[in-house]
Amino acid sequence: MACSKVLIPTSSLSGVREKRSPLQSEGKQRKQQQGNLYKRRKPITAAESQTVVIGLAADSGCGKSTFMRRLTSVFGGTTEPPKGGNPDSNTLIGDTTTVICLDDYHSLDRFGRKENGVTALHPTANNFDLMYHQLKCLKEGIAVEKPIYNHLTGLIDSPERIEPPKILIIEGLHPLFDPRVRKLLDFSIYLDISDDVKFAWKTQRDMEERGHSLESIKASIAARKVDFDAYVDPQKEFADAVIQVLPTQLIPEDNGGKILRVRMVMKEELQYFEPVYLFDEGSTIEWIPCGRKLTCSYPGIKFYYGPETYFSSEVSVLEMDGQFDKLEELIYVESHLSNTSTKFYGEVTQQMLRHAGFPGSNNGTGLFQTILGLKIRDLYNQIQMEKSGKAEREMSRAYY
Ligand SMILES: Nc1ncnc2c1ncn2[C@@H]1O[C@H](COP(=O)(O)OP(=O)(O)OP(=O)(O)O)[C@@H](O)[C@H]1O
Ligand SMILES: O=C(CO)[C@H](O)[C@H](O)COP(=O)(O)O
Repeated sequence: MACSKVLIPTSSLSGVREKRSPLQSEGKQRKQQQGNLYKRRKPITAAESQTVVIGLAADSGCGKSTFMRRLTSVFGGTTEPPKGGNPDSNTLIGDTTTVICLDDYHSLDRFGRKENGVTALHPTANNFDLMYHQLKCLKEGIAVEKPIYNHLTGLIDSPERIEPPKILIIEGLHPLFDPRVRKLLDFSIYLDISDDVKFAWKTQRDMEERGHSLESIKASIAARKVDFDAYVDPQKEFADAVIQVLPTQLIPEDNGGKILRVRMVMKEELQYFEPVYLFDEGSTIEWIPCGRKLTCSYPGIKFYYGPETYFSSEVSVLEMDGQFDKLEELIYVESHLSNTSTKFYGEVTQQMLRHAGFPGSNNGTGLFQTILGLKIRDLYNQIQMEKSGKAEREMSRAYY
């Protein structure tokens, strides 16, 4: 398992302050400056160059790609498959982010799985040792040669080179399955889509876009269910944030998957993440914002916020049931939310309007995905600030 070492140019250390005694003579100062310059050329250590790693877990067809588009757009620019590489690559590269799909760590290809009678969700169909080793390399600033699972052919293609990015996002079925991989994550998200909604999304996509029959979609969901319950669903316990997507409670007995009740479960006491709150932190609040400032048609919109326990963790939950009629009026809701990690007033609304055409833009799925994108940007900035403070301290120790 070869990795090639990547050295981070020392120019990234610009801004290091130099301490100088007022009693030093000019000659001494010059000598010391030359010495400092020499020291500054030393490559920074692996710990300082560490990539921030984010995990996004969900079953197939549960909105990971849509979430990725919202998340990566927070960092600006576009993301594209590696230039000149395999056209069937699952990787997306931007200036700040690289998204890799954990399907690339399938150890059994489509034919191998059929022969062995296992689904792609089963651990025996995945190479967790390689996943761990390569993610560890990337986190430490070392490039890797990652395999590619080709969804068109069902085969494992020859590997592609992945350079360590500033932010690495690993998305797929199992980012939280292996405890060694979990430890490498700086933040993790689980998309928990209820069976009814998953069925509605999957049938819409697979029938309209892929020409599958209703029967074959039902059979595929049923065939995966046992392994989903055993190996994918339990990961939500370990996630720092969970987005739960449920049928609405505003219309009794509705399970059509059109109007959604979406809950964002946010762990308390994380080092770089402060949960978003509505009105008053720690209180329990129900809010119907419909009226003069927010247009709502039937069945309306209802928010809930409050503390809860999720598995054995203390969490805050923000919930939205219903959908927006006029997306620009979201600013009214945004102005009642705090800790959203925006850089300016109205940034959540701006982001939502920018991607108004993405699925879920008129409901809590889009809203909470957007907020988590902004929170991840903030987490990244906090980690950078801490690292540059540490590097500065190490530098000044090296001078004296
Ligand atoms: N928030 C949403 N609201 C409504 N539909 C959605 C939402 N998110 C995703 N969908 C629909 O679900 C389908 C799957 O979405 P997406 O491709 O983002 O999922 P995925 O997890 O990346 O799937 P896969 O792993 O199979 O590639 C799409 O057809 C999309 O329109
Ligand atoms: O659960 C999945 C994650 O995307 C896929 O079904 C799995 O990767 C196998 O892919 P394919 O069905 O193309 O062989």
